[in-house]
Amino acid sequence: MTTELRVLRPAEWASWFGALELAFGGVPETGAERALWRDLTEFERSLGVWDGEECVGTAGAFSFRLSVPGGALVPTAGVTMVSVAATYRRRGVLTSMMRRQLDDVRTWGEPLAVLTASEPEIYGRFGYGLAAQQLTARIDTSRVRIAPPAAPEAADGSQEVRLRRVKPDDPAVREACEAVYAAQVAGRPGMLARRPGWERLPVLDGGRPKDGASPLQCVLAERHGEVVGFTLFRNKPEWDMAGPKGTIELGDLYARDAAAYVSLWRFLFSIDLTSTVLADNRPPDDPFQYVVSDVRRCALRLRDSLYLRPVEVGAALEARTYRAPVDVVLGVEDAFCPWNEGNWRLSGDAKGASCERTADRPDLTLGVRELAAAYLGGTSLAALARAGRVREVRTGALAEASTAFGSDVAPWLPHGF
Ligand SMILES: CC(=O)SCCNC(=O)CCNC(=O)[C@H](O)C(C)(C)COP(=O)(O)OP(=O)(O)OC[C@H]1O[C@@H](n2cnc3c(N)ncnc32)[C@H](O)[C@@H]1OP(=O)(O)O
Repeated sequence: MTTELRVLRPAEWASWFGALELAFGGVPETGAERALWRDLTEFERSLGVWDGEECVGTAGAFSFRLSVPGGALVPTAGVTMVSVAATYRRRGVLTSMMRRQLDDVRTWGEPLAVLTASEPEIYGRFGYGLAAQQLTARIDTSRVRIAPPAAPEAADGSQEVRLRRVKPDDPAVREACEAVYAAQVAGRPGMLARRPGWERLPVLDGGRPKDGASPLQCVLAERHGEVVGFTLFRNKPEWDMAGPKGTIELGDLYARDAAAYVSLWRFLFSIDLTSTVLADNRPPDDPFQYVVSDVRRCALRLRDSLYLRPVEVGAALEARTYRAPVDVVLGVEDAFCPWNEGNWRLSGDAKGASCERTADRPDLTLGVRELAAAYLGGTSLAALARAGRVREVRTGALAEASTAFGSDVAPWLPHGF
């Protein structure tokens, strides 16, 4: 096979993106979607594999900043648009792109890479571990009520929240919604600080058929004229012999405080002629679970979401803080990025951390995938040890590290990329 792997040139984008669409089944994106993805493509960070004129492999790496425990926003490669032509599969094209990409990410000085996987089995071999899950819910709103024990108060003591329907793509609305989103980022590991342009993603309509659902609708929660929350959703009307049974398909819902948050959920539950709220990507610890009258009829389910890879173990572990004081030597195995292999002394607490190479014996040994899984606090090292994936060498080290790596707020990635 005579193929060439090279950095994407702007003139090649249409063939490159076309190859990606074909690898994902051949349904072309709409014009608006294509335009957005072209605008967002970072050419110098994208790779193509070419056989003559034919593009047979694609991979990109957005320059994100990822929120980690403690609130730091860490430069992170957002691995995306990975594909190999169906006629070139299982010949190592993906492996060659992952090799080049991780070497590049290291050169760019970004300690982390993240992705969402079309299939969970693909990326473990390259050192990616499951770092965050997403909660899905199908809520029977004909039976379930929002029933907070008491009306929550806002920080200023007032309770009044006014809901206002607005046009989702109005620039002033987008700006206000982005500000609400941005205020959440540091407080939840796994969220991405969006670069300019990404605010178009949640409202991208694209002209694609909605399977009977309405165009995107937006409702703001305001207090004293200030936007304190918003929701984006579609309404899919449906009727049968018994009457109306429409579905609210929830896109986004963010709020700055509990009063606004509860008001928005209450609104979604109360829309006439609907009896279901469908939410396919909520944080695993989304508080709506704690204000519903019947959690069983919410049909909650977890699924894999964000995969993470520590590209530079030392820098990655220093970038976050730790819930409790920790001083352990981690023996890290990393066959794909051997510069991470070896023993690292991690000393840290809630204020900060240092992580340096050491000649000391390890207290815990683990693969880089396990470190990845624990990194954002979404998977406990103790649970991984019970699965045989982390080994304790010094008694007590596992409990110490497992407590320290935990996060009070579940990591969550709000949207794909
Ligand atoms: C972040 C994202 O963009 S996720 C999107 C990923 N892309 C897709 O799913 C689009 C459709 N699929 C494809 O384009 C391709 O099948 C890819 C990209 C998943 C794999 O590309 P290939 O060039 O065939 O992979 P490559 O030959 O390098 O395989 C490397 C190893 O991964 C394994 N592998 C590759 N794809 C898969 C898969 N889908 N499931 C399980 N194992 C896989 C191979 O068997 C091989 O294993 P080995 O090292 O034990 O021999």
